[in-house]
Amino acid sequence: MTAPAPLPFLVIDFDSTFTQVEALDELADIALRGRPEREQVVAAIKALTDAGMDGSLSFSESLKRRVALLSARREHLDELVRHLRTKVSESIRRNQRFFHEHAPGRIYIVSSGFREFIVPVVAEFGIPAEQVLANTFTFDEAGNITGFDATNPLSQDGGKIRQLQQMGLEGAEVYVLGDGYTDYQIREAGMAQRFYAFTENVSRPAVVAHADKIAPTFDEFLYQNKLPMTLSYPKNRIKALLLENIEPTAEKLFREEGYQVEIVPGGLDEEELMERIEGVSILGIRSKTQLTARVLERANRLIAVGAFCIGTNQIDLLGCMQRGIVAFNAPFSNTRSVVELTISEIISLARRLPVKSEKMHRGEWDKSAAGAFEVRGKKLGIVGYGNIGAQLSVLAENLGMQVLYFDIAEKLQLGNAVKCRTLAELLQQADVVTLHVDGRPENTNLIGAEELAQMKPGALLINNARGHVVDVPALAAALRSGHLGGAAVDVFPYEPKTNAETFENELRGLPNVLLSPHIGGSTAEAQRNIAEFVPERIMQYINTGNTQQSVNLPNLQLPAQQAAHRLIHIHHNVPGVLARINNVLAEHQVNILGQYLKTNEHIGYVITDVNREYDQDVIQALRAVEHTIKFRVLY
Ligand SMILES: NC(=O)C1=CN([C@@H]2O[C@H](COP(=O)(O)OP(=O)(O)OC[C@H]3O[C@@H](n4cnc5c(N)ncnc54)[C@H](O)[C@@H]3O)[C@@H](O)[C@H]2O)C=CC1
Ligand SMILES: O=C(O)C(=O)COP(=O)(O)O
Repeated sequence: MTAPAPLPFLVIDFDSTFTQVEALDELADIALRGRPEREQVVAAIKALTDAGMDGSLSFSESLKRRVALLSARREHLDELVRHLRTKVSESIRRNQRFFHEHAPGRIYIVSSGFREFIVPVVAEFGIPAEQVLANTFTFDEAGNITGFDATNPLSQDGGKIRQLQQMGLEGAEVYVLGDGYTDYQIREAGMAQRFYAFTENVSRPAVVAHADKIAPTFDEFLYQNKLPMTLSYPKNRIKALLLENIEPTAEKLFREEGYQVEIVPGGLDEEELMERIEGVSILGIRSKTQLTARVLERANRLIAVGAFCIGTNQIDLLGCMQRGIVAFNAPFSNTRSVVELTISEIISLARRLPVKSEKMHRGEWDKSAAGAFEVRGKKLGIVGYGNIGAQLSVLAENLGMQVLYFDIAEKLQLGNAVKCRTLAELLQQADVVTLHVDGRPENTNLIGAEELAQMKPGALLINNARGHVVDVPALAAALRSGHLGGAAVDVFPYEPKTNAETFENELRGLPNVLLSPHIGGSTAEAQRNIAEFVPERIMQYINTGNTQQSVNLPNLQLPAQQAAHRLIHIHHNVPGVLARINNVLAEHQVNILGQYLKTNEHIGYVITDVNREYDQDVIQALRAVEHTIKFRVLY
């Protein structure tokens, strides 16, 4: 590799910066285990820590009072070290290699904590003991911690400044990274050129306000300074925009990953989305939001789209593909919910429940069997025998129905279900017709006046698929004329954008018609599954390049990345691109450890794992390969 930008001297704080926690709080927790006063003392220590950190109590006073409260012994320190090793800040742990390579002579820990626990924790990151400047405990003969070495400058107010003066780094470039006021004071005293407020674990407003720069993660620090890092891009720079009330687990998972998340409760129309999409790396939508070519033109940072539902007809999948934007959906997460809703509708319509219930609400007692029938032995016609259609087939047979199905693709016939060769064949026989096709444009008005006329008199129609699949005025006419006995409709060609908008549709007010506000997949179970499934796919794609289950990029399942840099390349599928990529690699003497390629008719997706030692020019050369759509490196 070409030499990285020279690293300034780096002074890092320990508590709440190098590790996620305040070590003295944790030590108190360990030392007081099983003692009734534990909670109270730990809380008092935490309050003193905060007061010392935000500057409201002098530091030496805070330290003195904390150590006095501790009641800790020498043997507690071993347990503390074991615990702190599991609490190293995520982004610091992630960049362990950077520390090993650059720590000697360059990276210092300057802390008002104690060498007894700091030295062993940072040693695992290649930071030598002599580069740890911190306090030391005093012990009595029985091994009790009695206090600290009061002659150490770090135990006193302004101690970090004095410590820096003693280090003799004058004239050198020094950067300080920390979460506390005392870290900022080093910069204020002119002992460092820059102070980075490290906010991964705690963000103290008084400290952030004084910072030259903010580092939400250590990756961000490295990125800003063009230093080698584990990720190709700091996660805190990845912004996710989640629309349409996606279940909160998704937000939680993305935040835990370190992304920024913005939430919009309802849907957005095209113009609104065009305004919001700039700078967004991950877009999360459900069935309503249209991700059109016009929106994509504005999507300057979009990496991934998550359809937090099954259908993906609302997304310009080809447009995404041609821009190298991956799309994922949750193909199985709400299947069962739609099936259960459909079963309930079949029985409800067969018993004319919508009519009966409405009358009862008006005070009318209409006890009669007219028009009501059992579903047992009746013919259910399933149009679209995919995941939902097939599962419905099994449950309906269990109810004693005879299942017929029609699908344009060849499908495994389940149980005693009978395949129809044409749609007409199904429509002519079924007592109940239920639609479970996908929302591809060709399915517009799949059921129109002509198809409705083919249905048996008194038959029922259910549409839980997509609104445009049924010609609504034709359906309304067939219901008004009495040709159909009833209908259940969950999806509509136009659906209100939010719950505040009124629902307008010709089907309103018609007898024996069940209308529901697109809730086929709206159950606690389904939404929770979706909110876990889709972020997982997106994060895997970002972190490893895995496109398994993507609905638009060639599906590539990858072995775990091992001791290699991974080059991820999306290109137009024209002859010769792979050869050109490999020529570039050969010209730069890059050693290929593994290469994986998959193409479709539009694009090629190639992943190359290479030896870590290579010339940085190769990256520029790969970006410049003709027909490249997107290129990124995972370190
Ligand atoms: N109401 C709601 O809340 C929900 C609605 N849906 C809708 O249900 C649809 C189906 O879901 P899955 O079964 O999971 O999808 P799937 O992709 O497994 O099944 C769709 C099936 O329809 C078939 N098909 C497409 N066009 C056809 C046509 N013209 N005639 C006959 N068969 C045709 C396909 O070959 C495929 O087998 C989704 O695409 C979505 O639009 C899905 C979940 C919830
Ligand atoms: O899963 C689907 O395709 C659905 O239609 C459900 O959509 P929703 O998430 O409720 O907007």
